[in-house]
Amino acid sequence: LLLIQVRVMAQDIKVQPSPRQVNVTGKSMTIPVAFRLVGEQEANPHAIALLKQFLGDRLGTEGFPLYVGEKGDRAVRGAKRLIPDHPEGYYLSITDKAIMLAGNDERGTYYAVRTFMQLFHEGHLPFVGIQDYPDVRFRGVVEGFYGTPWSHEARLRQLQFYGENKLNTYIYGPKDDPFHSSPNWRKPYPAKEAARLAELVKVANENEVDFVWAIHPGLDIRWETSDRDSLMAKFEHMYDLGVRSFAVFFDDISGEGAKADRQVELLNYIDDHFVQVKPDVTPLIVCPTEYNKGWARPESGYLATIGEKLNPSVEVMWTGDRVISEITREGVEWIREQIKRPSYIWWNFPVSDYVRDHLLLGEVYGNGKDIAGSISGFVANPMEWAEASKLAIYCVADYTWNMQSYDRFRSWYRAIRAIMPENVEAFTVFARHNSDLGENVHRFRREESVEIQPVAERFMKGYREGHYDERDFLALQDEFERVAEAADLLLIDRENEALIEEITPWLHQFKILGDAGQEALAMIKAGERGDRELFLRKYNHVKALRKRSYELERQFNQNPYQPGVKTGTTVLQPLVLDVFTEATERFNRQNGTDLPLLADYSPCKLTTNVPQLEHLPLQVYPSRVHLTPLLEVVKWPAGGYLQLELDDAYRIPGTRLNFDVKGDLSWGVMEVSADGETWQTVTLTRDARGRLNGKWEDTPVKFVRFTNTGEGEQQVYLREFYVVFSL
Ligand SMILES: CCCCCN1[C@H](CO)[C@@H](O)[C@@H](O)[C@@H]1CC(=O)NC
Repeated sequence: LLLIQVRVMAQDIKVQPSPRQVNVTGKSMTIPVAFRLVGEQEANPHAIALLKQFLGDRLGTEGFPLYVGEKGDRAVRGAKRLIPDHPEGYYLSITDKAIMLAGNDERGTYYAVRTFMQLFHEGHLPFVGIQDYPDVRFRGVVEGFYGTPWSHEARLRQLQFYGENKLNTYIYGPKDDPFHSSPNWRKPYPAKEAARLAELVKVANENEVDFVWAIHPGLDIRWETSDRDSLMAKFEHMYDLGVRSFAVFFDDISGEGAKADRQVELLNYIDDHFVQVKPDVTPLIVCPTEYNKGWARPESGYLATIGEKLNPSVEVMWTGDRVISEITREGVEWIREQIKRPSYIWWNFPVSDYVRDHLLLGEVYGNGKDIAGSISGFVANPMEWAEASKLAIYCVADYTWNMQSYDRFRSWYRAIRAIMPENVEAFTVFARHNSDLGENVHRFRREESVEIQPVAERFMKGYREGHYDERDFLALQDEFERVAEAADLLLIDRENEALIEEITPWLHQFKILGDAGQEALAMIKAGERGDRELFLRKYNHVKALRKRSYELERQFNQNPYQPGVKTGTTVLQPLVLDVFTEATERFNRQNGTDLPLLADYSPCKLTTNVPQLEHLPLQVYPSRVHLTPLLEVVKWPAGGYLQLELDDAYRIPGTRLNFDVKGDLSWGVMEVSADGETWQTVTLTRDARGRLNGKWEDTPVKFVRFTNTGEGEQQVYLREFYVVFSL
């Protein structure tokens, strides 16, 4: 006799993503010691396998009845009317008589099992009826970023994660895989890579995920049958590896490959002769060349051609109003008109291949909750950091399954708990201050440090005016302590070592930020007490921390685009510098000292008397220091100079400037010096692209300057000015 204890319990049905319709009774039962499985022969084998794995030897031929199957299967005959008539929908019921997991289709049954697994709560199962189905047909991730492709192990973990969170699509399209893109898209994968892809397909199937293999032929495709045959042969090769879902990406290309009618002809051919003739291949997906509204040219007729001539069964991807943008109802309705079908969203978040020194761990927000009717798919393009991307991916799973119930903060918080259950608080602090992108070419920004931002702003204003609120001071001190604590707790965390390995450089930077913040605040107190010795200790400590921070930037995450490691760049980092500068200026005034203010350690200092260049940010790379190019015309007065002072004398190989002026620069002179006293003129030679390169014999250089030695003002474009200070 199975002892079933019925209890009334608080209804904390924690199911992710949030189910559409949940009828709770308030009652529950202790978990039966044995379950009698009914329907094994007909039900989705992956659903059965998952149940067996989860229930282990409690699942057998005796015990509490557990009915599993798809609509029409004998085992779930009684639920026929209750199963939602939607792809991947399911009906789940738990009563004191039986449990039923009934899918509208095979995947629905699998999702019913996933939900069932989440209902086990502290040894009890709630009596509940759930009818559920997803808002968006295709939901998941497109590995489509520039940079180091994800590892095989990372991909396997991703597929497992998608199964757990009801995501059904993974599109394989790493830009830097030479067999996905040029030059080897025509060639089959070598045996080792082929075997790995076959394994990914197998694990994807087990997790009810469509493994979509994408090809990116546009950089060098020729519109001839030979290349068409090469592409078909490659798709056959991938089909033999088990791939049943295919995509063709025509993004980020120009020239021949970008022609709409040629693309459409090829895509329709693939659809007619491959996708439609194979018994088990999902709809073809294309990423168009004009893939966002900002790039769409009505006069090109590109989208019109897609809309009118591309087979209706082909899915068309879209990133929104811009390359990186929030997806709005208005935006998806506009594109739907153009392509004559719902768009398949390629959402460029949390991709960070244009801000590689930043981690994007913030909430998923800004997309409409009313767009489901106009889209067929929604896949997120992630960071090269696979584990760190899970935060956003989890929230996308929540959002695309049930948009109306999506809550950006609750979802984000549950994502943190799902990913770092043993260090929720520390990871929340870390993620809270690593979410904005900083200035970037796409002008896409995200909120960061939202809670502490008003405190920081109010405190700095008060401090500058000479009266700050002690409670604000203490709140900031507490936040910086939490930052330092979080960094140390996460650095020794072992629950997700792959994640910690990815974010370790940022954790070191975060620790420095936490320490520097506390010490900068301590400078204020020491200054107020007139304790010179203590002030100088704190001052020197902050400067040391800033130098360590800079060295860390030159050591980790070195890439040719945005090398280095940025953290807390929107609120906390600027606050540390502001406090340091203000406290030091006060100390200098009170004590007649001239302690340098420059806490933001940098290997290079810019001095100039050209007004437009005074606050020009320097871009420091491992071996070069760049001036940020200016878009507007620079008025360079007679006698105007621009000087870069390096932190040490280097045997620098050279310098380059490009003022975009056609004639020679007879009005100006480039000079270098090791000590700022004796200067040596540099001859500038113009290269093929009109840039002026300075070379000199091998002497150590600490200063480089350019001066307008002519009579009058010159007008130039500052396209490029950099100093190479080590090879
Ligand atoms: C010149 C703009 C390139 C835009 C590239 N976007 C992403 C953001 O950086 C990058 O990951 C790349 O894969 C992707 C292309 C894209 O958005 N395709 C629909």
